[in-house]
Amino acid sequence: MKFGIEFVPNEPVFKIAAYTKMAEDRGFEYAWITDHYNNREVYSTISVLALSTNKIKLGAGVTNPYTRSPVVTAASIASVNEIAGGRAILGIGPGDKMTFEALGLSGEKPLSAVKETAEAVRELLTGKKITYDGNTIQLKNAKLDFADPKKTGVNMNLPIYIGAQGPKMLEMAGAVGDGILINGSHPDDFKAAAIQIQKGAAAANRDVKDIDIAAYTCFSIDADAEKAYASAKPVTAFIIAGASGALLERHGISEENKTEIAGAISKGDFKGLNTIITDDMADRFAVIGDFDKCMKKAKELERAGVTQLVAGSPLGPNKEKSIQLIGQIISEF
Ligand SMILES: C[C@H](OP(=O)(O)OC[C@@H](O)[C@@H](O)[C@@H](O)Cn1c2nc(=O)[nH]c(=O)c-2cc2ccc(O)cc21)C(=O)N[C@@H](CCC(=O)N[C@@H](CCC(=O)O)C(=O)O)C(=O)O
Repeated sequence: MKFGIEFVPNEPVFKIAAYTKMAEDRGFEYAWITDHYNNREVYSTISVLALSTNKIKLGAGVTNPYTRSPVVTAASIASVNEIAGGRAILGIGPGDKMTFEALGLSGEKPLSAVKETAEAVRELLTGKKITYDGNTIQLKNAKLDFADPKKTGVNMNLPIYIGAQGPKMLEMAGAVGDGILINGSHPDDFKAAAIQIQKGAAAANRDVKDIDIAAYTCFSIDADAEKAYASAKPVTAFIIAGASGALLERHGISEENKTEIAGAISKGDFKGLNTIITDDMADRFAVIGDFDKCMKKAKELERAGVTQLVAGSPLGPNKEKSIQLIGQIISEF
């Protein structure tokens, strides 16, 4: 199993670059930068990371089909890929519906929009003139002049990963994605996802073994397990509050639990959340604990079919210490 790490660009980019270099030096193979309109811009951030590292792969994790046109997305990831010497990856998902309201975006037809953007970008990255006539995208003789590998010497046929959680999105991802970034931290989530992914891959005549199944986890590690739980629980609260009924049912969390947690969030009662959310609840939506506990969970996820574990926010009470501890897990995995 490979290891990745997620950074939210809500901190100065040079700080994220230092963390990413630390992660590269400790054996992480992927760094994923989230894309929300209210944080620093994802491609600018990845460009700086590209200049500060040598081998770690750098992904938009994940952008969406609504805040940029597919041609701008293709030009952005291709530009970053040239700077990174061919280490860029495009991750694309339907986007966070909550944030779209502020932008007056409807986020409609998410399945079609994500699938068509992935297909159109893949064609644009050939550097050829392309026409694409889809449900949500129309392009006519569009061409990325610089994407021709003969001009840049960089292979622009970069991997495209799909950020997915819902059953139809997972099925589509199985048909279209080189990898799938699944917001989940429990083996049961990946056993359920595998059924949808397999369905989509089979329909597209693909072998699931060729798809990188990435667990995009809420991760919190510290030598003091209690501190790790305290750091993770507020993040798991947001996950539970936004989770679908089917997901909560799979993890034995009632609608009452969800309402109580959402209530505590809206009151800003993060102290109360520490008791409302039990350790077992948190374990359902995050990889949490000391070295041994996190190593054990990582092995369980690998057995459930995960091929890349992405350590996501908060990483733990102290980011640098967490990167070192996960680096130890990587070296002993
Ligand atoms: C749209 C939604 O898909 P989903 O996979 O559950 O999306 C939830 C999240 O994955 C989505 O919000 C992501 O963008 C969240 N996300 C991020 N979102 C961000 O905005 N920024 C990020 O940086 C980010 C990172 C990220 C990393 C991993 C990951 O897994 C998700 C991440 C959904 O409801 N899907 C359903 C229904 C799909 C649907 O609407 N179908 C309609 C429409 C059909 C059509 O599209 O034409 C129909 O069938 O009629 C399903 O998959 O079954």
